[in-house]
Amino acid sequence: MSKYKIILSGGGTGGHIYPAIAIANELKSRFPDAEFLFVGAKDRMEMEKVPQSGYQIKGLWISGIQRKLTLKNLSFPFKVISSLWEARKIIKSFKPDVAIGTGGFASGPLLQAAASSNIPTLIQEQNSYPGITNKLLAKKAQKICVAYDGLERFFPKEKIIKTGNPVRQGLLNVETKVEEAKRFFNLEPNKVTLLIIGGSLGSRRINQLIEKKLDFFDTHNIQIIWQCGKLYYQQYKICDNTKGIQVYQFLNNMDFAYAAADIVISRAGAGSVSELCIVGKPVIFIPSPNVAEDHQTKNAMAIVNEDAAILIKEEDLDADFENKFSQLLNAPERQKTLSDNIKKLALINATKDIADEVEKLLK
Ligand SMILES: CC(=O)N[C@H]1[C@@H](OP(=O)(O)OP(=O)(O)OC[C@H]2O[C@@H](n3ccc(=O)[nH]c3=O)[C@H](O)[C@@H]2O)O[C@H](CO)[C@@H](O)[C@@H]1O
Repeated sequence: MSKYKIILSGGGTGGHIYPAIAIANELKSRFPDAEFLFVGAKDRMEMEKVPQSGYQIKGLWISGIQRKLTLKNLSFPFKVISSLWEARKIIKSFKPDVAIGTGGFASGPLLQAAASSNIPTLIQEQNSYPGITNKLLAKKAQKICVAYDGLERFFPKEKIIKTGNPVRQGLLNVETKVEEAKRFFNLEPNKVTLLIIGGSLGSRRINQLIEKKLDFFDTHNIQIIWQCGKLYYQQYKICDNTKGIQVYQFLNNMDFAYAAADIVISRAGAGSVSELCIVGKPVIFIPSPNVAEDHQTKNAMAIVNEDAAILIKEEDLDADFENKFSQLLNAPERQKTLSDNIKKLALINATKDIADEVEKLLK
C-alpha cells in the first residue's frame, strides 16, 4: 500500500477543528502508514487542540475580516497574500495526495493553494448555511460533504454528498460510560446532573443566565457541569465548588460530560447539535443569534420540528427559562421522548462516509 500524505485544515473554533480531527482519526485507522499534516491559523484554538490529538500543525498568519469597520481590517489583504504564499510553500514541501477543509480562516488559503497545484480537495460543511470560506472554495473542490438538505443553493449540486457531521469516535458509545463518567466528575448519585455548554468558545449570554439561576438550580437539588469558555473563566471560577457546581473553561472529555448528564443546555453550533443527536440526551437549545444568517436557530429548529428538543431564544430567556426548565425536569416521560426522538436524527456513519469519499480521491 502506498504511503499517503493527507493535509487537513479547519479551525478558528471547535466546530471546525473537531470534524477535521475525527476525519483524520478515521483515515489513520484505515491507513496506519499515512502521513498527516494540519494547517491552522496562528493564535487560534487549533494550534493547541490539534497537537493534543496527536497531529502536527503549521500556523498561517490569517484571520477573518471583521464585519464592522475597524482598523484591524487594514491588515487583512496582507494576511491573505502572506497566508497564500505560506500555504503554497507547505503544499510544495509536503506534497499531499489530498487536501481536506472543514471551514475556518486557514482552510481558505490552504485549499486554494492545493487546488492550484492540482491536488484533489474535499470540503466538509457543518452548517445549513455555509461560511464564506467554503462558498469560495466550492468551485474548485472535487467533493463537498454536507449535513443538511438544500445546500445546492450554495454549492454545485453534482459535488454534494450528504454525510452528516463527523463526530469523534469516543462519543459514539457514551451509554457505556455513565458510571465511569460520574466517578470522573465526582458526582452525587441522587442528584440530577445538568450539563451546560456554550459552544467551543463559551457563551456570554448563557453564562449570565446560569449565574442568575444558581439558587433556582440549588433549590431543585441539581448539580451542574458548567463549561463557561476560556474568555469567561476568570469571571465565573468563583462559582466552582459551591452548591454542587463545577466550572470549566473547556471540557476535554466531552464523552464523559455527555455520559454524566441527565439534561443538557447548549448553544446550537452544528457540531454540538450532531453530537447531541448521537448521545441522545434531553436538550434545551439556546442558539447564538450572532452568527451568519442566524444559522444556529436553523440548526436547532431542524431538531425541534421533530419534537426532539426544546428551544428558548435568548430574548425569551428571562420570561421563559424557569418555566420550561421545570416542566422538563418534572416530566421524566417527556425527557425520554426527547431522548428517543433526537437519537433518531443521528447520522452515525458520517465520519466513515466522509473517509470513503476521501479514499475515492486518493485512488
Ligand atoms: C459562535 C460561532 O461562530 N459558532 C459556530 C462554531 O461553533 P462552535 O465552535 O461552538 O462549534 P460546534 O458547536 O459546531 O462544536 C463545538 C465542538 O467543540 C467541542 N467542545 C465544546 C466545548 C467544550 O468544552 N469541549 C469540547 O470539546 C464539542 O464537543 C464540539 O465538538 O462552529 C459551528 C460549526 O461550523 C457553527 O455552527 C457555530 O455557529
